[in-house]
Amino acid sequence: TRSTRPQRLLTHVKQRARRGDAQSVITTIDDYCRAREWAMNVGDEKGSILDQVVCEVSPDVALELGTYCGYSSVRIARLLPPGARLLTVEFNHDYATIAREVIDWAGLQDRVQLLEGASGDLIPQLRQKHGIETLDFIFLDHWKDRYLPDTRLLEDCSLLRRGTVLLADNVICPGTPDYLEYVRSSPRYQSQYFSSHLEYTRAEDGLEKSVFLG
Ligand SMILES: CNc1ncnc2c1ncn2[C@@H]1O[C@H](/C=C/CNC(=O)c2cc(-c3ccc(F)cc3)cc(O)c2O)[C@H](F)[C@H]1O
Ligand SMILES: [Mg+2]
Repeated sequence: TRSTRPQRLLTHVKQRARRGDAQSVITTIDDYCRAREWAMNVGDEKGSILDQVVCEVSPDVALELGTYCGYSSVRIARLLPPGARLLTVEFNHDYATIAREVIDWAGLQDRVQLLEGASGDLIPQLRQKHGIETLDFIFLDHWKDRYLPDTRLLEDCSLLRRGTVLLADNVICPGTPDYLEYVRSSPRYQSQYFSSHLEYTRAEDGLEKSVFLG
């Protein structure tokens, strides 16, 4: 049977990126997705905004919802301080398998813990099963209609603390209207929009950064 797009992306990474070199994995994926096959990675333009926010927050504990092929896991993990860790959640087994290999190829397996399962099931387990007290940084990039319910779940599980930063991809395209309305109108968040473009295209998209005020 024909290979899948993520499988072809992983093959390309193994053929073209230097093992242990996270930047070469990032560049290889971006070049492939721009030139050969589009894929829903956060990409280079929005990725550099993600980089800026991660550097600014310098999280000890980061959570990513929606690993897909691991592109943003690599972007985030390469910037983490020693001893810090990224937990990334993915419920599609085939994507999780590809992502583990991409993360390993980038040499970041010691900083990234890929949790295979649904965010709605895993978020309530973070404290007692994964020893998480509170989260410093969350990157939302999974199904767009799940950003709001999962944010509410993170609140209800007391996983947010004053200053926790949530960064949401695709708030314009495909769009996350209910989430945007919530974080922009709630007194418990201070939100800021970063205008950019949909990965590898000229279409408008952007990231919403929301700081939990406690
Ligand atoms: C619901 N709970 C989940 N738990 C664990 N893993 C999950 C969960 N939900 C999804 N996943 C996992 O997270 C990923 C889902 C990513 C979804 N992303 C997008 O749809 C998305 C779409 C576009 C896009 C824009 C324009 C256009 F013309 C076509 C596409 C651009 C983007 O940057 C995106 O991120 C993965 F696939 C799924 O298994
Ligand atoms: Mg996205």
